[in-house]
Formats: sequence, C-alpha cells, structure tokens
Amino acid sequence: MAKIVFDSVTKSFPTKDRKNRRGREEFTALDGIDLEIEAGEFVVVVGPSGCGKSTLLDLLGGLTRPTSGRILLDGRPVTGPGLDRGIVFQQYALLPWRTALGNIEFGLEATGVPRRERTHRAREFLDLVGLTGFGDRHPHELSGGMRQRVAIARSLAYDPDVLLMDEPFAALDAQTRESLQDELRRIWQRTGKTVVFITHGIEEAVYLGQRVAVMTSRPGRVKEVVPVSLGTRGAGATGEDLRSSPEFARYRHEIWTLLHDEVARAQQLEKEEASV
Ligand SMILES: Nc1ncnc2c1ncn2[C@@H]1O[C@H](COP(=O)(O)OP(=O)(O)OP(=O)(O)O)[C@@H](O)[C@H]1O
Repeated sequence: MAKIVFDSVTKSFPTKDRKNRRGREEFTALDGIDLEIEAGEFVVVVGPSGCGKSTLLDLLGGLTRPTSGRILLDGRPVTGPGLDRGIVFQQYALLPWRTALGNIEFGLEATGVPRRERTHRAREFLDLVGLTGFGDRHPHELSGGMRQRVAIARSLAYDPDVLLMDEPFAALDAQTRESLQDELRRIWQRTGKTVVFITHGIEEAVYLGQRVAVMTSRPGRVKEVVPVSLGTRGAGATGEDLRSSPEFARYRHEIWTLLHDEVARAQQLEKEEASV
C-alpha cells in the first residue's frame, strides 16, 4: 500500500457569506481529492491561489480533519499531528530567543531524546543543511535563507518519515531559492524521506518533483499528475544545466498549459466575489 493515500477527501468550511446565509451553506475548499504517494517519493503540488493547497497539507499534517473521505498514512487514518510528519512553512516559525542550535534541539525535546544526545543530533542536522559554525546565532542574526535552513533542520532532526513543505522558499530571493532547492534535493536523496511540497512556482515544481500534481481552481481537485523524468539529472549536471535543458522546458510548458485555464478561472471567481 502507498505511504500516503488521499481517498475521496473533501474539506468544507462554514461560510459567513451573505449569499449563503439562508440554508446551511458551506464553502468547499477541496472536493474529492484522490492521490497516492509512495514511500520516499518527492511529490509537488501546484495550483492557482486559493485552490486548497495549504488545506491539503494541513489535512495531511493532522492540523484539521476532512469533512468526508479519508487520509491514510501507512494504512492508518490521520487523526492529528504526529512526530512521523515534519512541517516547514513559508514563514520560518523559529523561536527568536533561541539560537539556531537551540531551535533544532527544540524539535527533539518532545521526543524524549536525552539532552546531550539532542545537542549532538542538532549539530549533525546543522551540518546537513550547510550551517556548520552558525549554531550560536539567533534567528535575527541569520539571513532569510539561513533561517529556512534552520527550519528544515529542525523538522528533520526528530526523523519524521514525511516532510510537508508549504511554499518554504517563496519568501526568498531567486538565487537563495535555487540553492535551497539543490540542498533539499540533496537532503532528500540522502535521507530517503517522503516529501510533499507545495509551490506556486512551475519551475520549482519541475526541478524538485518526481511527480507534479496540478490542482484545479476552487474547489480544488487533482486535475492531473505529471511524472517528471529529467534524464539530464545525471552525475555532474548542475541546476543550470537542468533548467536550461529542452526536456525541462517541455515539462514547464506542459504544467503551464494545465495551470493556465485554472488560474484564469480562479481570477474570474475572485472578480465575481469582489463585485457581490
Ligand atoms: N479555516 C478556514 N475557514 C474558512 N475558509 C478557509 C479556511 N482555511 C482556508 N479557507 C479557504 O479555503 C480556500 C483554500 O485555501 P488554501 O489556503 O488552502 O488555498 P491555497 O491554494 O493554499 O492558497 P494560496 O496559494 O493563496 O496560499 C480559500 O478560499 C480559503 O479562503
């Protein structure tokens, strides 16, 4: 059985809309999501703004429950958050009063790892994300990219099977973003984690994903899942080689085409709502 299964998952929220005040109308954010993710896979989810990407990740993180359908992790329904899933958000969510090392250790405190072992393990993960020597810095003394590295290290330190990432690089400048994409691929290859990664960026999706799930505009459904196989990913290929290859351009175009109508529809919906 797949590591993660979304089985006809629907998520609705109660609405305060004037239009819907009569009956018990609800706002449907996700409608019948079916998606299976294998252990060790890197799956990227793209979709227009407001199509329910974060909601999908929150459900998998156990931060919220589906209205109908099931989400299975290792065959068992997700009923709440757990240490088997690490979450990295767009905003760093680091504790400002703790050092980089202290923030990574924080993730280990809940797991009952003894203090000395915690420090040792935190250093290991600080090294893994390329921050050797920065352990004593506080978040305000680190750049945005470094803070996000700390957030990734913190999520990895307690060794979750699954890493859930909600636009983790969206707030970074282009060069930092690209170098963190490389780091993340390297870490994924080394650790074998299952990664579910959300982004607005088509290039980011093609670069990172083994499969890219394209969602429809609201209510979010999975429109198509595109397997990405970049032959040029072989030994010695740089990020630049990959991004400028014809096959990369082909995938980018395929996903762009799938998204194009959905983005137009999402924008139309927004306009209609603004004029009510
Ligand atoms: N707790 C909530 N209560 C009511 N509506 C919500 C709630 N959470 C999300 N929504 C609505 O559900 C829809 C999907 O939201 P979500 O944040 O999952 O979309 P998204 O695809 O991640 O958007 P973006 O790309 O802009 O971050 C949005 O219209 C949002 O306003």
